[in-house]
Amino acid sequence: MTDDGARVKIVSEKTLSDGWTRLSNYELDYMDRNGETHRLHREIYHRTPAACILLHDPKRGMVVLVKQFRLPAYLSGEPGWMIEVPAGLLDEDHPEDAIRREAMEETGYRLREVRHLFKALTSPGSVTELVHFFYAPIDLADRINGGGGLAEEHEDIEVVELPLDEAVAMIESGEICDAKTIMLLQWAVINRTAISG
Ligand SMILES: Nc1nc2c(ncn2[C@@H]2O[C@H](COP(=O)(O)OP(=O)(O)O[C@H]3O[C@H](CO)[C@@H](O)[C@H](O)[C@@H]3O)[C@@H](O)[C@H]2O)c(=O)[nH]1
Ligand SMILES: [Mg+2]
Repeated sequence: MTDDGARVKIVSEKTLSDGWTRLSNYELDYMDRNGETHRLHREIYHRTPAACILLHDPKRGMVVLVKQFRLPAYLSGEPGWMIEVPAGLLDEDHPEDAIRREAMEETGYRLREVRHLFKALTSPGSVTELVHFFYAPIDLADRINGGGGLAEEHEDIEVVELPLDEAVAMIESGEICDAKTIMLLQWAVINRTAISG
């Protein structure tokens, strides 16, 4: 088996920006598949891990999504207000604890059973962000407040409840274009029989 560690030697790291996200310029010596070593330069954004969740009411066939302004989407020429699954940064917490907290803050739902599905690197060429994906069956009665996000963070989050099929159709129409949301909605379609009430 190849020792991947032996093929990569970090030579230097220079911080280019250290604001909300640290941006570094790395120099590394990388040995290619032919055994030749090359000096590479890579700019890397050091994002912290995150979690996201599909809240699904099996009895009503509904999913609970959130709508909020995303500046990067707006700058890329897409509509700035994006419809997404609830999500948030782990803030040093265990992924399941973090997603229970975020789901409550953003949607007002208190979660009972929570299932870890998989994890994914969202942009592995330039960003270290690792996102944990979860599923939780919910019931209307589990909603104990209006959600909406944290006032002190100026989060302005609208809760959007939709039939699963309508949400899936919104991927095709382009109204839902957030990658983690598309992945969880497609997971629900693939696993429809197992999760339906
Ligand atoms: N982007 C950004 N956000 C900032 C900044 N400063 C403060 N924030 C605030 O940091 C908070 C992050 O909220 P969370 O709910 O914890 O995270 P999230 O933004 O929903 O993150 C999720 O979605 C992202 C976009 O898809 C994902 O990148 C991320 O991994 C996660 O899944 C938001 O209130 C945001 O306004 C800044 O300089 N830049
Ligand atoms: Mg969030």
